[in-house]
Amino acid sequence: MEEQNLGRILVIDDNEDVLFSAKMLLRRHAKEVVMEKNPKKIPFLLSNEDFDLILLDMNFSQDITSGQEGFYWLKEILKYDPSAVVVMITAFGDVEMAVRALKEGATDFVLKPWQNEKLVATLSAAARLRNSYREVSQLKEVNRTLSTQLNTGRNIIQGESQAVRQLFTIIDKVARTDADILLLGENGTGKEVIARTIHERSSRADKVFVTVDMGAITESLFESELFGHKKGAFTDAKEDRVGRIEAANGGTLFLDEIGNLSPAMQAKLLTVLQRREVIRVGTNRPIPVNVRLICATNMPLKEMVQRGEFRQDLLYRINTVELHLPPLRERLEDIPLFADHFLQEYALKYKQPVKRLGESALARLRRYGWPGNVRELQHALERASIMSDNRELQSEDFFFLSEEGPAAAPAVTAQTLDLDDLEREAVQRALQKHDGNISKAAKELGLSRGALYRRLEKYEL
Ligand SMILES: Nc1ncnc2c1ncn2[C@@H]1O[C@H](COP(=O)(O)OP(=O)(O)OP(=O)(O)O)[C@@H](O)[C@H]1O
Repeated sequence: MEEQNLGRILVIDDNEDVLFSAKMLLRRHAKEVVMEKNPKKIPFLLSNEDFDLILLDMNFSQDITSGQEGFYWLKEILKYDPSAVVVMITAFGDVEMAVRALKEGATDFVLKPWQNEKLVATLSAAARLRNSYREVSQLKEVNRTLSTQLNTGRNIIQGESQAVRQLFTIIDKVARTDADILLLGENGTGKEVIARTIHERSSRADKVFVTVDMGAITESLFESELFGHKKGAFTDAKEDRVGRIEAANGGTLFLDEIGNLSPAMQAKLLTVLQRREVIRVGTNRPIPVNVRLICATNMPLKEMVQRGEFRQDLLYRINTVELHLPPLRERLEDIPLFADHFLQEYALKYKQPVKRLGESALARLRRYGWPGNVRELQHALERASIMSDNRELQSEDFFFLSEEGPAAAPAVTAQTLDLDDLEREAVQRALQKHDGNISKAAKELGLSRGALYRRLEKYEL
């Protein structure tokens, strides 16, 4: 340990000679050394100053051998600061007493008379421990702050429709339990928003919420992403890495697009969920994890089980509580609420006065089928906010690729009202319009890139 690295040290001993020699030795290694003969001053000293290390005598003169007074003050110090690093000084080499002090929370002990080098080495080790305590508590603090920042600021619209009122009654009931939840619903119905809301309403709210998009994880990276790895476990493993499941420890783990897992990935995930422990790639030490699991998918998992595409045991493991998010077309009465919310958001974003929906616009939005659900509504409102110069948005401020209402493009509406056909048509037209650019087409459709890819696969486009 370099000079001065021991920080601020408090030495408590009723023997002046001991205090003196401690001071002579330690001042070369510490920022400051505070000496105190009278242990009764400990509460006062601790409440006024912050010490990195405390060197505490075990045997004060009234009570030479039993160490009782030393134990008493050790407890008082730890009551005051449970992470205090206390090194006991004992004159009698009484190992039993020293061991008891360690059990009661002392970090180490030294025998009197001490060897200077040994005392400095003991204190250096104790100081390192103190630093790692501090780091851990700082990291916890940062983690708490980041989690609350990440978890707030996303206002959720509950809605007043019958379809969601029931949903939120159940959410309120289950959020506080640790029950695993499966969210089912089409793209853009708000599964991630609901997962975050459940986390925020749970006892884990001040802990982390970790999302993993299973649709975006390749087979080869699955284990390393989810379970972590040890440096050197494979060519690209340049350093130790904590997996997402371990990172979610204490908090909520949100596994999105769970229906996209291959059979091999399903088997690995099931093992982890059953054992509630992960083994980092390249190690064989299981690490226990305590997570609340929320999974989501837009795929029909039960049918997939019947077709042998999804493991039944995995489905049972994740669906303790199953919540169905209604598509927007089944909660059209919530459109004005969503519209107010998003229009306010876009007024802020684009620094404009808040726009509102005129009657013709509202009627049109209510007639539309919303294959992209709330996400599509959000994008439609954003587009209209940007394009229109009027405070009141009208029907013609909205343009839908797959509209089945009167304002629809004739190619689509004249022929079909089947949602799959409409969707296929919309996807084709968006791709044409953007010359096959997936990102732009996805944005236009109000879909994520992953969701658009899945549709391209579904419709074999
Ligand atoms: N109840 C809601 N309140 C406010 N915003 C919402 C609500 N539901 C959805 N949204 C908005 O709609 C968009 C899509 O929501 P989200 O990503 O949660 O849907 P999802 O069902 O997880 O979609 P996907 O299946 O495509 O991943 C987000 O931008 C979100 O902010």
